[in-house]
Amino acid sequence: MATGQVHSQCAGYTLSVPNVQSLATSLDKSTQIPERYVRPEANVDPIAPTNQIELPVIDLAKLTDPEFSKEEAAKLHLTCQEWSFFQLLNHGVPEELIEGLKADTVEFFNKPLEEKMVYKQDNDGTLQGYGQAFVFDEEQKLDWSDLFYVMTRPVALRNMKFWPKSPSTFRDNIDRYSLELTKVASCLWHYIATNLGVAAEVFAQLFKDHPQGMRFNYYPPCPEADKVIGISPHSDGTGFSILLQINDVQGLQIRKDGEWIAVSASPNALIVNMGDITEILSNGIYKSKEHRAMINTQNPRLSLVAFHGPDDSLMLQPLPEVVGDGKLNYGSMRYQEFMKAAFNKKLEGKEKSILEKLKL
Ligand SMILES: O=C(O)CCC(=O)C(=O)O
Ligand SMILES: [Fe+2]
Repeated sequence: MATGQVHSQCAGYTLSVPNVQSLATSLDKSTQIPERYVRPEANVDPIAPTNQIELPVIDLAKLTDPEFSKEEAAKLHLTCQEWSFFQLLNHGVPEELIEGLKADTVEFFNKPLEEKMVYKQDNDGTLQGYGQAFVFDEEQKLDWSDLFYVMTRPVALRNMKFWPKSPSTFRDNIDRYSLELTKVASCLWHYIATNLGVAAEVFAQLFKDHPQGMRFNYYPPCPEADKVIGISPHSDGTGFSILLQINDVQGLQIRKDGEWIAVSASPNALIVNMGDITEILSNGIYKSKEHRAMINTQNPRLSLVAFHGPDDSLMLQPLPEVVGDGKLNYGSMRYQEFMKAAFNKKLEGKEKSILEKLKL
């Protein structure tokens, strides 16, 4: 299923379920975890040591340096084709800002439950606030995580009632980070467009105003970590997503050539992954890879994912410049409809993801 909604109109509703951080705290080593969190598939394919890898590196400073740009852009193209995930180094986001945001995020999740619940999701259809995502029916298996989601751009769409007042620097750091990521995103779109043989202005126009939402994920440790899943397998319904590992505990896995691989990145790297929208626009040259987050027995893991999407009104379809005289691999659909369908998938009991359905 696709996640990663960035716009107010892409309604998604979720049933309220227990807070996982509190649940984890209440468990001791001898108590069994509730049945709804037990996922038989979690440990079907244990990750072999050979399937633990450091993600390929793209260096943004090289990408923008005339001396190295061509070579690094070629590497970006190959990495997007083969991996769809990479770690971005020398991204230009100030270290002091990243450290501040990390500290604020940890402090926020460490607050007592009542304080976090001031910002709880209120099912206004935007999925903003503190809670758990994408629970559509009482039988559904649950992820071992809590989240906090806010829309950050365009600025006019922010709903400040969901923005925590404490820690005192949190709002400002989210705002600054949001702006910094628009610079990173503009730069990446430029090279992605060029690599696909599309004028940079086309992508700049598709992603203008940088619709952006931020999802803070909190994965508590679990005494039976091999029975639970932090975030179920999904692809992101975005142009691309930019992930920051808040506390350097690894847990991200991606499915490559049918096999799950545990991936890691260096501490202040940004992990970028291509989303469903880029897969469609690129006519499948860049795939939106399935990924999931796993849990360990010892440490909480925290991550922050910034979803970068297009405007709601965009008609999603492969770009003519990419398709040329070749075969069209995807049908067309308005982005807003695409996201609605992605969110309603479980409700309607559809088997295939909406991205699969669009494939011709
Ligand atoms: O926390 C992670 O490593 C993955 C999070 C993710 O995939 C998401 O929030 O869409
Ligand atoms: Fe994701």
